[in-house]
Amino acid sequence: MDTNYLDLLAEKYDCEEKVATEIINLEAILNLPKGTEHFVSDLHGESHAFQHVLRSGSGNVKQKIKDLFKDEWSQTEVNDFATLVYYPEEKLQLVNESLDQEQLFDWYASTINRMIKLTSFSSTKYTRSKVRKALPSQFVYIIEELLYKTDELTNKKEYYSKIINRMISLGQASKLITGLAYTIQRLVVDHLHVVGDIYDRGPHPERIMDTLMNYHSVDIQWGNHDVLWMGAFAGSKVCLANMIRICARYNNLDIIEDVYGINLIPLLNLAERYYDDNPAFRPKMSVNQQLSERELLQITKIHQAISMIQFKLEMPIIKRRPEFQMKHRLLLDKIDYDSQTIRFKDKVYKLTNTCFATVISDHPEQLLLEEEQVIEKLMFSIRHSEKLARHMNFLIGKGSLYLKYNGNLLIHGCLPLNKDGSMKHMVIKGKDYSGKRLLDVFEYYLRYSCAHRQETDDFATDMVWYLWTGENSSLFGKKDMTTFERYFIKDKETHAEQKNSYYTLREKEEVCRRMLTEFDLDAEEGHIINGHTPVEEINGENPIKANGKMIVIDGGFSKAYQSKTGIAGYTLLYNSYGMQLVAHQRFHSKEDVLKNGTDVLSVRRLVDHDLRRKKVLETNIGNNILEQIAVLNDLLAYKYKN
Ligand SMILES: O=P(O)(O)OC[C@H]1O[C@](O)(COP(=O)(O)O)[C@@H](O)[C@@H]1O
Ligand SMILES: [Mn+2]
Repeated sequence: MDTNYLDLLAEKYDCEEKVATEIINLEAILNLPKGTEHFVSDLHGESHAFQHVLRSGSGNVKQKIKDLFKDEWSQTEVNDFATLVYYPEEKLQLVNESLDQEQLFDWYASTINRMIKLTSFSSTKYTRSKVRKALPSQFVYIIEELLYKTDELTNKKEYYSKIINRMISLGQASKLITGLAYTIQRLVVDHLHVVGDIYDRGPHPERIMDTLMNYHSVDIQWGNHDVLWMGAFAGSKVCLANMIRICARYNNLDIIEDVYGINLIPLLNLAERYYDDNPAFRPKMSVNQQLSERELLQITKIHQAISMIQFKLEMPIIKRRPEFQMKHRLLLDKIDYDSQTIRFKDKVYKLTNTCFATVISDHPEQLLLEEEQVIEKLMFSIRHSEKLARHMNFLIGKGSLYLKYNGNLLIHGCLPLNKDGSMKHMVIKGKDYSGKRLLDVFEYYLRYSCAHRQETDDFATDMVWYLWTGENSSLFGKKDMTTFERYFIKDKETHAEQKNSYYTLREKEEVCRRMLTEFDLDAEEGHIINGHTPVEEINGENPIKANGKMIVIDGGFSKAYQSKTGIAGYTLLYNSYGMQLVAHQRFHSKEDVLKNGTDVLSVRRLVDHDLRRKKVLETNIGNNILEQIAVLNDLLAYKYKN
């Protein structure tokens, strides 16, 4: 061990007793049960449903309430109390309005007692110091007194009730209850994994990002939609065009304009000039969204303008990057603009709903000067959006393309495979990559591009677009993205997006074991956790595959996909006893939960059950602690024992 390092450490641990105390502390933590991990994926901007899943710990809060009070309480009382823990501010408001002063004081007293009991019950897996960090800081001293009661039956009984009564009479009760509710939420889940796709389709990805940024412990495995936004942030014009196209398609342009402050006026002016109404480009809307005729027309025009810019921008990239092998995706030059047909896969198709007013038929990839200016201005806005930078930097910092965590492999899309189950290869800059190494090189370019945002047409930036749409991308996992066909060709056959063999082969245990081994994980113990493809439970598809080795948790948080899945999202919980998959029913609204006390019905399914409780020692954190202990032992020997 480097003695300079030990000398530095000795400044913090400046006597033998301090080192010994820390070693004992860390060793004790190793023997605590492993904390609960919570996995979510494919949130797609659905911030309300996500908030509910997070606040309820996918049913964990209610489970704790039931375990603790099951003999004393009715189901209604359980529901009522759970609602208070999920949404303390709103629930307190309702209680306040329904009780008189005296009733309210009684209610506060009993509720504080119950909250303290539940906090204590939820904190049994943690050290006191960790619990302290989870407590509302302004009340730490008082809550600790109440949590770690001594001598309650004899000398101190009155003392404890005095504390609570004074808190109430001093007008602090609701703040204390609110603080404890958030503490409980935090204690029931130790760590959150977001297995990709925070962005696109739904209305509030930014609220999800803000929530994640304030969350106590989280990591993110990027999804293809997240990477699209990162690509725009990193300077990719084609990613930027795609991102705006999707927002227009789902009537979410206010995310771009109001939330991230990107000026859409130049794009609107272009759109007004060249485009008209077009049924293929009207935005998809949920039932509660409403637009005036004028707004609808405006979005339809913007949608066309940005789509055409996107199609044009794809062409030079395909041409300058032969290793992407995407020549067959050069489409604008296969169009006969007089007859409005396209020669495509040896067939000629009639094009419908076309909007080619800005296309120069001999040079279809060429942007008009106005289009060029629009994209430049959009890029300028993106570069200067402080909020976008904050969110993207967080995504980059907390995220990765895949993650090995406590023996499991977390990955949004797939590991690209050939039909025979072997890993798909890709040659990048003359070198051959496959499997884990391919993903590592993808991640390298993505990070490079984000770190060099001023470079817009370099290899790394083009690679980010490839991750969104390329055949070998572990995030896309399909052969071609048929956006053009779905807008302009009627024949549905051309719309199909052929999935990588991974999606059939992942049903096989032996294939999953091989993939775990590829990532140096123990195939016996590990699982692969995927998002990305909505599990069609409605058609009998099982999210738990390959004898439990593969778990797919895209259950359709995205409203647009719920008719496909039949449910409203899966989440996964992994506590010290094993893994449980939770299937959520549709979340209507917070108001609904508050009014009716009814939670979203969620059904739990066992994935794995360990007879022996897993300890921190057997986790990633356990490994880190072991390393810290080794260093402290070195310090002890070097500084204090010779
Ligand atoms: O349903 P939409 O909005 O047309 O999007 C379809 C596109 O989204 C994708 O499915 C990718 O999004 P997902 O990661 O959510 O599957 C593409 O393969 C497809 O072209
Ligand atoms: Mn996805």
